[in-house]
Amino acid sequence: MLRVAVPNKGALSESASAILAEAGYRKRSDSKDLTVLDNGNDVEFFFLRPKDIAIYVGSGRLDLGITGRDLARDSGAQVHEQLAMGFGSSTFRYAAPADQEWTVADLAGKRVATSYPNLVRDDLAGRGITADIIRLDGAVEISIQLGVADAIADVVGSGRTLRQHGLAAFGESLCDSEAVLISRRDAELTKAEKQFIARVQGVVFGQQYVMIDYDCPKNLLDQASAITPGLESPTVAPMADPDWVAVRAMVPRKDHQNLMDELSELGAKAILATDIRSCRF
Ligand SMILES: Nc1ncnc2c1ncn2[C@@H]1O[C@H](COP(=O)(O)OP(=O)(O)OP(=O)(O)O)[C@@H](O)[C@H]1O
Ligand SMILES: O=P(O)(O)OC[C@H]1O[C@H](OP(=O)(O)OP(=O)(O)O)[C@H](O)[C@@H]1O
Ligand SMILES: [Mg+2]
Repeated sequence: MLRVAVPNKGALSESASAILAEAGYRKRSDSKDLTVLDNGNDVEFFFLRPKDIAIYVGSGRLDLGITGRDLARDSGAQVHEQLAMGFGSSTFRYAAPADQEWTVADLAGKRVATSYPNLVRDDLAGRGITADIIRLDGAVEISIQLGVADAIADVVGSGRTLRQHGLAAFGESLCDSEAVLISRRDAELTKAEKQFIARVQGVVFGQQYVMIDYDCPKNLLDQASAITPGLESPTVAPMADPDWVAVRAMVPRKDHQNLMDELSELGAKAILATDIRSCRF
């Protein structure tokens, strides 16, 4: 039976569970459950702290897991990223009080609070900077005003938490993160693991595209196909009126409203966009 780790709470938990449900796997009935046995798919899910997931997968105790790229990197576990899942994106930044200009070099000899000590240690070591790393479990943005640190290194989503505490990010991102599906590094994937990854990938890719259908005057088909080239090429079907064709193509979700405007301006009619729930390429 395949053993898969899923975040039990926090920023990644809800979307991870929603994707697995869409991929046809059994949901947990209670948010306190730590395991779910999905006999129909021969998978057991383990609901764990996102920070711990790479450790379980890297040690080979669990086969696959969903966690944040930043958490996986900080853990130092021997894991390989099989799939970027398109949610939970964040950057990992140094920050300090906004009333002063900081550069990364200014961190030398300072106290830097973080919940990701290995990520920070590696980054500073790579720059030849020695600083005192203060390891905290969370709410790191408050540590400067409480006097335990001079600067911080933390996850930035919207940037709201930094602003609320009068902090400004500086230096480049140490890690551009999102939720990732991981396996053990250097382990060859089993058939069951490959199938699980393909199913999850089918949902993730499906969410990144929409299907566009429209009616197109035959003489405009080349121009319309250039707007919606599809993955291979658009599907073109005859219509009862010999001067028109029905066209169908997948387009990136983020572009689809613009593309619909372009098709409309060109002269296409009955332009429809529909969600893709799952796919295999
Ligand atoms: N806006 C955000 N705020 C916090 N984490 C985010 C955000 N967006 C994405 N993430 C990602 O979520 C993951 C952190 O998850 P979570 O906050 O659940 O863990 P944690 O902070 O270790 O746990 P806890 O908050 O329960 O102590 C990281 O990969 C982080 O990059
Ligand atoms: O840029 P923002 O959108 O404001 O989000 C970033 C904040 O969210 C996370 O905290 P979380 O809620 O996980 O609490 P924690 O600090 O206790 O981990 C992260 O550690 C930052 O504090
Ligand atoms: Mg957190």
